[in-house]
Amino acid sequence: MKPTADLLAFFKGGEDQIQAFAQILVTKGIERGLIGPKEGDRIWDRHIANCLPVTTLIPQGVRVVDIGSGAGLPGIVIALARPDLKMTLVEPLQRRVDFLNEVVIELNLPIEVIRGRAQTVKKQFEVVTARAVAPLEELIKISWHMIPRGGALLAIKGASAEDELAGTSLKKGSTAKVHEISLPNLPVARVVEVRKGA
Ligand SMILES: C[S@@+](CC[C@H](N)C(=O)[O-])C[C@H]1O[C@@H](n2cnc3c(N)ncnc32)[C@H](O)[C@@H]1O
Repeated sequence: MKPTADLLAFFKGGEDQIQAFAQILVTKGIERGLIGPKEGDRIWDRHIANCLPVTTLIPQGVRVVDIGSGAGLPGIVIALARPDLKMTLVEPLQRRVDFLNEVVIELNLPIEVIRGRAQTVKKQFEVVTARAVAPLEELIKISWHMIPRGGALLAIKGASAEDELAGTSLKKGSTAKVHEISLPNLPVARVVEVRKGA
């Protein structure tokens, strides 16, 4: 499957790299079981497109960590769409870490890859992202120590984002909201922002 011009327009200067990443996902990613065999045809519209709306919520030049990055979603996509960011990927499973390191080398990306669970990471990042890693309350628990005051967790969620947020206990002093983001010719996406009080 080929990307639409609208999708490629999010990767100004990085068009070749995002296409190379998509190609790696549908070849090595599927061969190694990191992406389901049926996902090959949907890599652009279902996966890469789903990782883009969150980029509109991230301030310029900040440190971002993507926890549970798996095959690099959304972390690699964010890094390619927003080369101004300092991106780190956190992933506990060695074979996924090996894949991420290969992608980083092959595409020559300035991305740090940390093997481990989010709970064990000692650094801080203004923004934590996550997609399909855990329920919101669990995401807050495992990432809160990484977020400085004023920083935020941005969790890419589906249609039930509002319900999930309503059923989540927030940490004292934090605020949360659901962003419904409509980018040109992309499906509406929902991102839950949980911000640590300044
Ligand atoms: C369903 S996959 C989603 C991968 C990717 N984010 C995506 O959207 O395709 C969940 C990932 O979270 C990772 N994971 C699970 N628990 C974690 C934790 N405590 N800290 C960091 N990553 C974790 C798993 O190893 C796995 O790669």
